[in-house]
Amino acid sequence: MSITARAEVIAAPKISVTFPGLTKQGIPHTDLQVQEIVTRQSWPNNLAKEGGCRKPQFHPMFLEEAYNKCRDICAEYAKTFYLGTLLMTEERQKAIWAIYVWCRRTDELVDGPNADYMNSGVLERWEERLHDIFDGRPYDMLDAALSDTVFNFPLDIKPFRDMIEGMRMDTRKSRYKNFQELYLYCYYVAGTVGLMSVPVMGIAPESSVSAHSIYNAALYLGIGNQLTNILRDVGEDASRERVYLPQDELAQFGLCDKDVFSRKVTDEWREFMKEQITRARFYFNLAEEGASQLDKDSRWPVWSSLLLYRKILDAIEDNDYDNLTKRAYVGRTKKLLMLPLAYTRALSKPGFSFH
Ligand SMILES: CC(C)=CCC/C(C)=C/CC/C(C)=C/CC/C(C)=C/[C@@H]1[C@@H](COP(=O)(O)OP(=O)(O)O)[C@]1(C)CC/C=C(\C)CC/C=C(\C)CCC=C(C)C
Ligand SMILES: Nc1ncnc2c1ncn2[C@@H]1O[C@H](COP(=O)(O)OP(=O)(O)OP(=O)(O)O)[C@@H](O)[C@H]1O
Ligand SMILES: [Mn+2]
Repeated sequence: MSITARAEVIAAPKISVTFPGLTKQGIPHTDLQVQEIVTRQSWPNNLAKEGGCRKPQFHPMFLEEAYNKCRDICAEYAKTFYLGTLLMTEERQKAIWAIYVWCRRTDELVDGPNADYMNSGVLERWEERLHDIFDGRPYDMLDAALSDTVFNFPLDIKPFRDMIEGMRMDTRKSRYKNFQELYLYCYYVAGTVGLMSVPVMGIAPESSVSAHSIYNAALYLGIGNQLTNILRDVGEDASRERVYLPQDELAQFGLCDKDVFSRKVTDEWREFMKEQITRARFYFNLAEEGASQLDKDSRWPVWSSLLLYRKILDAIEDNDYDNLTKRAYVGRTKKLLMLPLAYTRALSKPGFSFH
């Protein structure tokens, strides 16, 4: 059965929305883009090389220092994820650290301490720098690590540009009319991470499913993570006057922004949250199938990310759906127990259940 067909079966949404990216009624833009990227990945070279650029020749010690800096940032911001990367081959872990740092810096432009200085010029300049990275002309040391990475792996610039587009969207918009709008935002800021990661993590040689479906699964893991991140942070985002929830679905449960800002956990809120959690789990389930298709050395960090983020949904339930005054947290013990489980999952061979 194809992943698309299965998604339609599972969806049976109580909320009357489609799951874009999977169906023609959705956002074909996103799906087309996956198609385009997969096609490019199958070329022997990436776009930068095709444009005639040669691999930049950095001094090996400079590169080592650049990657070490990326490693340190990754270890500081995402400890568990960093542990997961340690099981990857050296080339892959360096590449993932460099991508992580670029994503983190992009996110910090809008979320970080200098966010007050954010304007369209800042993002334009950041995008120019991105092109320079892909052309082998990095601006600083952290950019140099990514520049080296894009010449070592068949990375496409499109998901990187799309992430910047997501930051633009975030600066312009603080409400989402429906799930379709929210899905696009989630694709931009997190689905893109999945698309960036697959060429580095590699597909298992024994996998017989299409590359297209694996890229889709990676995109869905990003969507699941971002939806979870949003549900965990509703209260925190409300303090910044932001509501990353579909307005039409709030209304279906008799809710509106005022209820979010009042921070009262009512039965309506609980019912609404149950539906949102179901949807996030739906995307995690889709991603699971792809995680087993990755190269065996890359599966552990992916399973860790999937299981950790999924646990945050359980923690929201354990808080009786109070994500307005509390931040769902997965305790250290639970988190550590999850690592061997992720490892066991990572040992499972690619299945042949979808194409
Ligand atoms: C192996 C692995 C997990 C690789 C991904 C590493 C990577 C490059 C991560 C970058 C993450 C990042 C900094 C993104 C910027 C935008 C952002 C902040 C998105 C949110 C991440 C959570 O971060 P955090 O909780 O720290 O955010 P705040 O503190 O609230 O700012 C997101 C929720 C997105 C995370 C999305 C992913 C990690 C995508 C995972 C998908 C894959 C790795 C593909 C796996 C492949 C298959 C086939 C399933
Ligand atoms: N125990 C947790 N409960 C809820 N969310 C978490 C937890 N641990 C991490 N996260 C979220 O997942 C993201 C990445 O996870 P990771 O475990 O790699 O980071 P971390 O450095 O271990 O996080 P933390 O410093 O919060 O323990 C974090 O940035 C955070 O937003
Ligand atoms: Mn953020």
